[in-house]
Amino acid sequence: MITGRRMAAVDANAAALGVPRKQLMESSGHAVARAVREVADPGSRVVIVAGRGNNGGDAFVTARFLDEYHVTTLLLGRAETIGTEIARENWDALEAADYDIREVTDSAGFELPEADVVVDAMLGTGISGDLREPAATAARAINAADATVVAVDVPSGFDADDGDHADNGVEADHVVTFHDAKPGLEDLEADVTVADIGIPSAAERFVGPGDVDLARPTGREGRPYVIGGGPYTGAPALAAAAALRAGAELSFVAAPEVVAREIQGYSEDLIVQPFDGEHLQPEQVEDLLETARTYDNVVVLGPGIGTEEKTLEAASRFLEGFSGRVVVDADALQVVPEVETEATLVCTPNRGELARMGGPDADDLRAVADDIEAFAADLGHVVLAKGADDVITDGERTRVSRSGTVGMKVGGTGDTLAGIVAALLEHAPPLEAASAAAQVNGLAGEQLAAEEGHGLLASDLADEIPRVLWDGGVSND
Ligand SMILES: NC(=O)C1=CN([C@@H]2O[C@H](COP(=O)(O)OP(=O)(O)OC[C@H]3O[C@@H](n4cnc5c(N)ncnc54)[C@H](O)[C@@H]3O)[C@@H](O)[C@H]2O)[C@H](O)CC1
Ligand SMILES: [K+]
Repeated sequence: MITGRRMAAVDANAAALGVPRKQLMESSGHAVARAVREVADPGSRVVIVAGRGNNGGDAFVTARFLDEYHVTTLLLGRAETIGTEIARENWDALEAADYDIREVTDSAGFELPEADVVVDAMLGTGISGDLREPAATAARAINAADATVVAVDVPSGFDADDGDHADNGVEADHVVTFHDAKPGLEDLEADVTVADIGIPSAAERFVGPGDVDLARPTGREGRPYVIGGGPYTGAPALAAAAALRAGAELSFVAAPEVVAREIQGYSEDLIVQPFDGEHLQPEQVEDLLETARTYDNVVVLGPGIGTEEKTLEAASRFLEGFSGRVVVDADALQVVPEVETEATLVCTPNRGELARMGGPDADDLRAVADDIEAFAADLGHVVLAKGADDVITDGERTRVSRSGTVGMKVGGTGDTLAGIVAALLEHAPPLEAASAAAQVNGLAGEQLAAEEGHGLLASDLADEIPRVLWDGGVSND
């Protein structure tokens, strides 16, 4: 089962792996042609009703595989308004090859030619809202026609993210959906075929540019609240700085007063709020909870807090009292298995921290990805296990991020990762935020290593993040 939103990421990942969308379109179109063959004999009249996106593009391919049929292809709009290059190329090929193609320029005049089979290729996963004209008129004509309706990917009007079908949507007899089932398709009257279109499973397993596309901030938002510092001062500053570089608007650090000035000294961009004492203690938890609840911050709990008994007790109390979103890192991780919390956690353990939490103890995390998945299922939270390859899992779905470089073993890269997760968690679901953050952190390290080899510093990593997040991670067609 896969949503339309995730499907867009998966085909971007496939393109990055060397399987371009046009190749996928060829496979999609051929799969639809096979479905037409199953419902109608050669010589039958097939009318394709195509939209201006890739859904239509798929059907322009279908036309080429039905030469023994009488195929008419209607485009809802003028050819120059076709929205994607690969759909346009397939339309142009039909024109050059003298296929029977027609542009429908006004919906009022829409006439559906006599057909034994109608191929519904108006809208697929690119839909937004109920059908607009001319698709609405066309859908009415298709539903009224005495023809077998074969829908491309989904019946036009069906939303592959939430399973809703528009009231004025197409009622299909058959649906040929691509790569994987879509939520809600099974509830429709139609019989559904899932067509394999040659997307490598790696496009789902490995984090790629499509995952970064899903979690990339569209604006400047989020005010992560880093609760850290104590024996260490660099970690909270690195996390807070990285959050800003990953799109946060403001970045706060709540730290013991004895190190607050030092942390502020690292960067004028951070807003450091001291609390009494030398370590995080239970008596500070109420105030921290009050602030975190008031501003609904994404919290980063743990960078540099140390392992004092009282500090770990305070970390537990905070999690017990909070129901928002928390990135738990470093020494705070060890309290998670015992704590009851309503908060949404993203845990970011390295190998040792994962083992200490009760997860598998292995150098190659990818080799024990299934065990990490089971551990996350048991823990009830997203786990981003950091290694040469990172394993990101919510206990059901598991992805591997292969980005990164050996130079990133330097201290502090986990702190920047925690900050990136916090910034992306502002507006992306936990698994998506964690997957994209792992990928972006690694790509930033690769970018840095190109200049600094194995000598890169975590403090330089943050500065690489914008280039990776806003252009390097862009899905390449
Ligand atoms: N995911 C894959 O592996 C592949 C998917 N393919 C096909 O691509 C479509 C998705 O194509 P996309 O260009 O993103 O959008 P659509 O063609 O579905 O629709 C966009 C088109 O429709 C217009 N539009 C949007 N909402 C409405 C509305 N409510 N009423 C009327 N018109 C609407 C919008 O303006 C655009 O013009 C996917 O379903 C597959 O069929 C690839 O070809 C192969 C790989
Ligand atoms: K469709």
